[in-house]
Amino acid sequence: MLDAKSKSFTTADGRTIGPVVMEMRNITLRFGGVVAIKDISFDIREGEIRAIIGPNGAGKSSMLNVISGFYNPQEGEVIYRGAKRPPMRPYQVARQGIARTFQNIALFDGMSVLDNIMTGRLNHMKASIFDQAFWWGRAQREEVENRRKAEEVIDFLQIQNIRKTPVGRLPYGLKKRVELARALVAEPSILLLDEPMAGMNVEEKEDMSRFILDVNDEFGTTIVLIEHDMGVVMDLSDRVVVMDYGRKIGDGTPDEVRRNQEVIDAYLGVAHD
Ligand SMILES: Nc1ncnc2c1ncn2[C@@H]1O[C@H](COP(=O)(O)OP(=O)(O)OP(=O)(O)O)[C@@H](O)[C@H]1O
Repeated sequence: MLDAKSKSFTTADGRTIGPVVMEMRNITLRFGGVVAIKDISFDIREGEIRAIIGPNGAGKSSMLNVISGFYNPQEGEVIYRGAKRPPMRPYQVARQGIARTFQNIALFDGMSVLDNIMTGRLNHMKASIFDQAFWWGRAQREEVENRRKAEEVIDFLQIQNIRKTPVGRLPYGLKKRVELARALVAEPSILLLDEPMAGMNVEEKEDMSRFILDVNDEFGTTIVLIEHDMGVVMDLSDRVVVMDYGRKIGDGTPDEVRRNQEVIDAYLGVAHD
């Protein structure tokens, strides 16, 4: 399935996957004596749904945190749109069009759904504090545009009826959807999802799967996700990276990964939560 880096190709189910947009080259990340990621390389293509799977402690979240700029690896390079990315702070990475959700929901419980979603527009706000204080020109136009985008995402994710509700009062599945909305209003080109279905019941998982596919389809957003539910991963993803003890032990289409003996031994064949 792998093609030349700059080429697009069509998958068996008729989806078009674009050129490589991000490359992780020989990434090593250590926390003191713990090697969370050992010399891992893989790429992410424009418009694909790319999963990172592996048992607990394999290094998946660490890898997502390298992509989002939360951790800068001791070794290796992140190549983004053809250029080596220098060490960056997460907000700088966010400005490059990379948004994320978190394993443990990170929303403001006391604030309404709408206000939480609006915080995702911070990267789009350019008006000065002075402009904002007096509601002048630029600030006014920005506010209108930010509201328009927030309402569009609210409609898209079908959460109109809870837009005024404080997030703290929502059931878990809906909170996860609000978190997705907050990431989406940033209009990311790459969306990082850290266990988007964790703690959800079957129905909530089905809803979330559908929304992830719709986001990818409707906005062309490239999606990188970590997920423990193998059924979900295999159904959703175009390609899967498999990690174990910080190493990469598999990389390919869901079918290729399913047939990989090392993956079967390390992950698929053992019980996990
Ligand atoms: N901030 C940190 N400080 C020290 N060690 C860390 C830190 N973050 C992760 N680690 C260690 O790095 C290794 C990989 O952890 P990581 O959370 O990336 O794995 P994971 O595959 O996401 O696990 P899980 O599925 O349980 O979330 C583990 O041994 C973990 O204890």
